[in-house]
Amino acid sequence: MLQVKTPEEVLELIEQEFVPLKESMETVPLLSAIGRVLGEDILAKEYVPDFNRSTVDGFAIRARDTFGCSDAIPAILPLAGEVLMGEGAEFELQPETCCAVPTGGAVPKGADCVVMVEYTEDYSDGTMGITKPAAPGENMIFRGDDVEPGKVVLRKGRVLGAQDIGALAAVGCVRVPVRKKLVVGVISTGDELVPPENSPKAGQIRDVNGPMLEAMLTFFGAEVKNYGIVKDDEKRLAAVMEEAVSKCDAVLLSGGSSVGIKDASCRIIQSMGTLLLHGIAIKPGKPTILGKAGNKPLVGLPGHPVAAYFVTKLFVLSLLGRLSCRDMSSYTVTARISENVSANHGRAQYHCVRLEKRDGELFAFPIRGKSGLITTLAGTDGYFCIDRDCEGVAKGAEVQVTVVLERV
Ligand SMILES: Nc1nc2c(c(=O)[nH]1)N[C@H]1C(S)=C(S)[C@@H](COP(=O)(O)OP(=O)(O)OC[C@H]3O[C@@H](n4cnc5c(N)ncnc54)[C@H](O)[C@@H]3O)O[C@H]1N2
Ligand code: MOO
Repeated sequence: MLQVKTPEEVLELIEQEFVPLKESMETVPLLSAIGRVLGEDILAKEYVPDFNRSTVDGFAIRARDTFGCSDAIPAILPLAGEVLMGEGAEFELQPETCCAVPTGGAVPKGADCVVMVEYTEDYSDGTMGITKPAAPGENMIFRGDDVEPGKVVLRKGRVLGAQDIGALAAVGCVRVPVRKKLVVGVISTGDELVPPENSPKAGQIRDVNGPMLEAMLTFFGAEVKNYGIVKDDEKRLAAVMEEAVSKCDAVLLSGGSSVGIKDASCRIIQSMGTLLLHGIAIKPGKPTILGKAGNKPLVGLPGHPVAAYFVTKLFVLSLLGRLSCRDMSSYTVTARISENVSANHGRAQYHCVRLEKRDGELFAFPIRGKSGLITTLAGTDGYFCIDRDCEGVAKGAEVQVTVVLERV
C-alpha cells in the first residue's frame, strides 16, 4: 500500500528537503537571456531617459504663454528654433517664444510643455499661432520618468521575456546575470516501449513520456539529457540512474513507479539516497516517487502519460523552480464548464480542458479519458482541479483553469 501525501504536503516537503543550487550563476549576452532566470536584481545606473523629451510632433513652449488663447484669439509666439532628432537642445527657450520639436526630440530648457502641431498655425512670417491653452508637463516625458539611478528594473527569479530584454537594453545591461540552466536527466523504462520512429510490434507501444518530458523541460529552460528507453532490468536501470545522477542536477524516471513486482523504480531510488515519498493523493498521478541523492531530486513518475504530465506540471517544475530560485507564478482564467464532471476518489482530481469563447463568454470543455491515453492531452489549453472533498462540478459552474503556457 502507498502512504500518500496531499499535494500541499508534497509542496512543503519540496521546500524543506531541497535548497537552491549554489554557484549556479553565469553572465550571458543580452539576447541569449531570453527565457532564462534572472540571477540578480537589475538596478538602473543612469536616468532613462537622460533628457526631457517630447511625446508629440509640435512646439515646445511655456504653458503660461498660452493661457486664455483659443481658435479665435491665438497666442502668437515667435519661432525661436528647431530641435533635430538625435541632437541635444543646446539653447534655452526664452519667454513668449516657441521651438519646433519632433516626437521623441529633446525639449529645451525654459520650456515646460509641448503643444501638438494640430493646435498651431504657421503664419509664415517667423511666428506661430497657438490655438489651445497648454498645461505644464503636457506631452512631455521628463528626465528619469522611466527609471532613476538605483531603481529596481527587474527582480531576480524572473523568467526573462521579450519585454524584459527591451528594458535591459534601455538601461544598457548587455551582459545579463542569469542562473545556469539546470541539467535534467530523463529516462523511460518498460519492456513494451519502442522509440517513436519505430513501428510497434504486438504488445509494444511508442515511448510518449520521454519526448513529452523533454519538451516540457526544454520549454521550462532546462538542459535535458535524454537517456532513452531502458528495459525492465533492475541492474541495468540502476546503472543508467547512477550515470544520470553523476551528470545531472535532477533525474526523472518514468514507468515502474507502482507496486508491481517489476516496478523497480522505488527500490532503485531508495538505494541511491533517501526515499522521501511514494504516493500523492491526486488523480492521475498517485504512484509518484520522490527521493534525493544529496540535494539532487530523483523522481519516479507514473508510466501513464497523463499522470506523468500532471506530476511534472504540478510538482517537478516546482522542485526545479526551487533549485533555480525561479519565480513560479502560474496563470489562471475563470471559465464556465460546458458539462457535468464528477469526482469521488478522495484525491484531488485534475482534468485537461479546451478553452473556447462563445458569445463573449469563456467556456472550458473537459477532455474525458483515462490517464493511460495520451490524446486526452493533445490540443488542450489548460487544466482545472476538483478538490478531493468535492464530488464534482455541475455544468455551467465557474472553474479556475490554469493556462498551459507552452503554447503561447
Ligand atoms: N496494483 C496496482 N496497480 C497500479 C496502481 C496501484 O496503485 N496498484 N496504480 C496505477 C496507476 S494510478 C498508475 S498511474 C500506474 C503507474 O504505473 P507505473 O508507473 O508502475 O508504470 P508502468 O507499469 O511501467 O506503466 C503503466 C502504463 O504506462 C505505460 N507507459 C509506461 N511508460 C511509458 C512511456 N514512456 N510512454 C508511454 N506509455 C508508457 C505502460 O505501457 C503502461 O500501460 O500503475 C497503475 N497500476
Ligand atoms: O496515476 Mo494513475 O491515476 O492511473 O494515472
